[in-house]
Amino acid sequence: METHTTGSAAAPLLQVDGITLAFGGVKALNGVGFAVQPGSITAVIGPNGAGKTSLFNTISGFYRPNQGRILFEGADISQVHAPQRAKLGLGRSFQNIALFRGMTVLDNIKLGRHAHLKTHVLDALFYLGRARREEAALRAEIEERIIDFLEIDHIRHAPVAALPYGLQKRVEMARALAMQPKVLMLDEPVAGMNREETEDMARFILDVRAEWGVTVLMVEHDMGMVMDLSDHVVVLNFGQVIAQGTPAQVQADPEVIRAYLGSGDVGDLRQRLHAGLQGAAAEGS
Ligand SMILES: Nc1ncnc2c1ncn2[C@@H]1O[C@H](COP(=O)(O)OP(=O)(O)OP(=O)(O)O)[C@@H](O)[C@H]1O
Repeated sequence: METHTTGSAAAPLLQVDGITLAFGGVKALNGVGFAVQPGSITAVIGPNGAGKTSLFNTISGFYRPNQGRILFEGADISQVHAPQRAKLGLGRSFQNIALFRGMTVLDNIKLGRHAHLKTHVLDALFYLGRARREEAALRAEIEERIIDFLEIDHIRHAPVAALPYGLQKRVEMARALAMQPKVLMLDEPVAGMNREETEDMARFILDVRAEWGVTVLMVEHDMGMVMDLSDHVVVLNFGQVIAQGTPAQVQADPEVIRAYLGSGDVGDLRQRLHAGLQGAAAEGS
């Protein structure tokens, strides 16, 4: 798969700056910092319990950090609530699929748009007639583009609960895209998928960036996919960034190898890591 490089001179679209998050005495995140460049695919990896989900929840605004800031398009959004962050352009999927299982695929996608609906009373009063029809038409057009793009036309009227897991994950991505995010945050997009489903999802992630110009930030355990797709990889262990850089840089980093495989001879560990990074992730957890 082709790797896309981004200019290092561009201002970051998203910046995580010195984030510390504690649950009681446990520091889930400890001084975490990294930047997401516009147009990049950035992956956060790390053994189980490293802090990846806590980090995603902090960026989305579900958790308030004890220290540090989140900057989006240069503005400090640390005090902005989760729904407003979604409106600003931080769209996300969840590790455990968070769809309305009894509803159809299309209805789930339509709900993704609710972050953009006008809910203020005054807005609603003036939000009549032509403007309303135009927005409804525009929304329908976007939904159709997403359905077409993710190849889910044939299941648009199917209840989500009736779909195989891989397709449910695709519907979740569709719903996140319906929010027209600038950064699409994917929490373990290929977890539980078979090889074919994983390859499909990898292709969609690349196409989302290429065709929709969406920046991608993902948490993922599948190392093969992370290394194939990502421009920038951030490695967490025990709540701290232990390495970051290109896939080649982090794969060669002794700290990363130790985090995944435990202590031992780095040369030997590196060989094992290259032989089966994905198995190593499970082993290291
Ligand atoms: N709500 C919570 N309350 C208390 N401790 C928590 C909470 N959420 C996470 N933790 C702790 O914070 C640390 C980081 O957990 P987190 O779920 O962020 O890791 P992770 O890298 O996402 O793990 P996994 O790969 O298993 O999803 C762990 O020690 C975990 O036990």
